[in-house]
Amino acid sequence: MDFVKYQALGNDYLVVDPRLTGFEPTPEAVRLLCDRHFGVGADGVLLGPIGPCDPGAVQDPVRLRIFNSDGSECEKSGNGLRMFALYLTEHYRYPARFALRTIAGTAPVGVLDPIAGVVEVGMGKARLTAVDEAFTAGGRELRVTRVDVGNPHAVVPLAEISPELARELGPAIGRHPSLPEGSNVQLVRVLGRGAIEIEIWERGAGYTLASGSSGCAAAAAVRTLGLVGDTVEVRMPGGAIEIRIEDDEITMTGTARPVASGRFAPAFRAALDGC
Ligand SMILES: N[C@H](CCC[C@H](N)C(=O)O)C(=O)O
Repeated sequence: MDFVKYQALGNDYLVVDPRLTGFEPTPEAVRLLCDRHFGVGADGVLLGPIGPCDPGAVQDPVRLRIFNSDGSECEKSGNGLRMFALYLTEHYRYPARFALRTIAGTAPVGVLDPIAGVVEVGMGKARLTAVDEAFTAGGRELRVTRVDVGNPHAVVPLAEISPELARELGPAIGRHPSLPEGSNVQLVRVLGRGAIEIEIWERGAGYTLASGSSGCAAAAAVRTLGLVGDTVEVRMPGGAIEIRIEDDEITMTGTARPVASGRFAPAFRAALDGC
């Protein structure tokens, strides 16, 4: 087995396990793997477990690396953490509670229902780097709240949101020269004190149907703006996650599902190795 494909509310990742597949994650190889026409197809790659992985030592976080479909490496992915948690319970017999480690740090995970794929992740604290700041992008005057939840996000509350607007404003904000690291972008419509709807443009992957870290960032931003309470249902085109914020600590709960596992054809494997 060379890869397992998972999806979390329509945000899809390939788990590539270094213990099974000697895959070198060059940007070109990740791009080819994620290409929906010339490769397997995904929004990103979860490479792991890297290093120690022992279900008898759950106090040791299991390390993984996360790549976007454009080949860039990112610090964190909320959906990716849920998918990788399921991978460890399904393929390494991990128990319900353990911890994962990415560039952004350690995240406790809880597989609440392995059959339905319900996973809870401690996403840490949101760091607000700009609150309700005037921002001009795509020829529009916007109000943007920037949030770091381990990776960077720019949250834009609007009265009306749509996939088209996310595809238009996403790159204009996310690749703005004032944000040299780039940013994930969320357009947010507040539905009430306990629910928001978001459209997402991901740094390194473009428009996606769902994003866990985006949901956390959007909920934290509108909570700081006083528009929602501590528990928020975040509705995305691919489905909803629940965000709870207690003492500034964010907990995300949502589903993820395995889709398929497979082998690379020898010629495709050779192309990956040649990247
Ligand atoms: N799909 C991911 C977001 C990946 C973040 C990535 N696009 C970045 O460059 O930070 C999630 O569920 O959180």
